[in-house]
Amino acid sequence: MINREKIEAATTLMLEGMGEDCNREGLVETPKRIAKMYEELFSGMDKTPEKYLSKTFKSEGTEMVVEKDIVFYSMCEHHFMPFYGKVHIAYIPDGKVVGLSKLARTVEVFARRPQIQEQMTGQIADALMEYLAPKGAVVMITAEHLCMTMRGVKKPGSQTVTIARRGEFVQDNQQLEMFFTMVKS
Ligand SMILES: Nc1nc2c(ncn2[C@@H]2O[C@H](COP(=O)(O)OP(=O)(O)OP(=O)(O)O)[C@@H](O)[C@H]2O)c(=O)[nH]1
Ligand SMILES: [Zn+2]
Repeated sequence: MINREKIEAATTLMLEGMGEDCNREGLVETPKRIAKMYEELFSGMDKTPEKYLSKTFKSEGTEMVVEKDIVFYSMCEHHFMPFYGKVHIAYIPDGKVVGLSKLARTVEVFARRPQIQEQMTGQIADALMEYLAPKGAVVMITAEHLCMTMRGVKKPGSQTVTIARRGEFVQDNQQLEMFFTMVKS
């Protein structure tokens, strides 16, 4: 649970550290705004995917479900700068499927935390395996990290691509190729 008072106090201290006048009009409410915003940006910290992935529906005969281009915004835990992009998810159902919106909600659970991209990719794949028990799952994320583009090495346009395969996707290159084709289409 986010402690708004602590975030407000820390923001005031940071502004003072920057040499700002915390009492000037534009900044008076900034600590409060940032605390409120952090509550939203890190709302995944007190959520688990169980809530979204434990309700399933019986379904036979589908080879693969792909939910692609799920836009996300997360915060890099190293610099506290945004990274954002798209998540592509596929799974091979084993007799049950999940509501489509729940895949995007699962992305939100893990994106709305201090994160690194690799961990987020694996967490989504592991959650699918745990709650949906499919024959296989794969998660691919493409993202831009502002800590790479706006500061530091400053490489605008650079994209980080991560992938996590589980179950049949580990051995079966044909399934993986099908996933890549569907993501590209
Ligand atoms: N693996 C991984 N690294 C990340 C992610 N987000 C940011 N980073 C990296 O975290 C690293 C932190 O490196 P440090 O050397 O501790 O920090 P720094 O001196 O600010 O590094 P620079 O960004 O190179 O200026 C940087 O290389 C970032 O590019 C992520 O999602 N995954
Ligand atoms: Zn960073």
